[in-house]
Amino acid sequence: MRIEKNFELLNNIKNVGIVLRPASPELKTTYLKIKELFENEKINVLLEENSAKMINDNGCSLEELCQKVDFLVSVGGDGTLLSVVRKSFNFEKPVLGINLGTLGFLTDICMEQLPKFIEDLKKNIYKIDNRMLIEGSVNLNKFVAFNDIVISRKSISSMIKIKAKIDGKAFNTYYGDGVIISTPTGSTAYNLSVGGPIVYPLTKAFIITPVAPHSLTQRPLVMPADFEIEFKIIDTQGAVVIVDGQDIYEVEQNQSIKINIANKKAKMLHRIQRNYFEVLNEKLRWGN
Ligand SMILES: NC(=O)c1ccc[n+]([C@@H]2O[C@H](COP(=O)([O-])OP(=O)(O)OC[C@H]3O[C@@H](n4cnc5c(N)ncnc54)[C@H](O)[C@@H]3O)[C@@H](O)[C@H]2O)c1
Ligand SMILES: Nc1ncnc2c1ncn2[C@@H]1O[C@H](COP(=O)(O)OP(=O)(O)OP(=O)(O)O)[C@@H](O)[C@H]1O
Repeated sequence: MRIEKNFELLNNIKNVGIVLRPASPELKTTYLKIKELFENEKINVLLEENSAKMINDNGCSLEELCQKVDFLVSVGGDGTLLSVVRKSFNFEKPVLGINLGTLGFLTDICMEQLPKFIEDLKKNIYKIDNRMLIEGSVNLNKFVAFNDIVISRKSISSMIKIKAKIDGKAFNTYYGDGVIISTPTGSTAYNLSVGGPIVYPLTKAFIITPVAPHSLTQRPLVMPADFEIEFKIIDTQGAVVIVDGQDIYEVEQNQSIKINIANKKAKMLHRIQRNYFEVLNEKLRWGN
């Protein structure tokens, strides 16, 4: 039997940082409940400044939060968790997702499970996953993605042509709506919707999946993550690059997007019982 390596533990947890889904002032009651549950266990709670403003409370910047806390808690759905990971990965603080979103595929627990989670946390019963991140650059812009980097046509009325190289060698020309370069974590997001493979989140690989290719031969590709991949826009209209569905960059004709594995990892804090295939089954009806 394969035993998942999980020897990473947080020492003497004293402070936790909370980030709430934006534009959701109704989360105030939930926040106060979370605060009470942690404080009952002598864990101090700090709130991120935008979340604090939203519910008329006191907060500190996410950077300050990351410096002071032992781990972060994202309260919302996948979008909120993606945003928290993307802003905090440099500090290597684990992130726990409490689901108050619609799908919450990346989140780990719901509010009802929080008391038991905290009880287990105090007994060192939890696990921390180190998930790969990808970094990309276009012109002077550098960005990091937890889910995916999507290179997409600018106008819905025309297709886009993109030449791809792996470690400096040409390997494909994509002609269609665009290309998704996904992490294993992102394999269940946009990549899944366009027929890409599901890749176990602790795998180190890129998934390169064409979006609506006008070809009978274009297929999703899984590549070891130590390659550097490069995409050059052939189209006169240029393209857009979308990072985790949250940041967008314009790319002109003949410009390139370079992508490689990031040095840092995203640390995800999970219940010890969390099983990826159960999540797939529960949230995406895998196997039904
Ligand atoms: N047609 C599509 O499926 C499509 C189109 C654009 C973007 N997206 C995805 O949306 C992501 C951003 O998510 P969001 O929640 O901020 O935007 P969003 O609110 O538009 O959500 C897209 C959906 O994808 C789910 N999702 C996000 N990441 C996931 C993951 N790793 N595994 C399984 N499901 C996941 C979300 O819960 C939501 O249901 C992007 O990274 C991209 O992958 C999907
Ligand atoms: N910090 C943020 N900055 C900008 N947009 C954000 C941020 N956090 C969340 N969003 C966006 O707000 C929207 C709703 O947030 P979220 O995804 O957390 O909830 P949801 O859509 O109900 O849940 P799910 O994505 O799990 O279905 C999403 O489109 C997400 O991308």
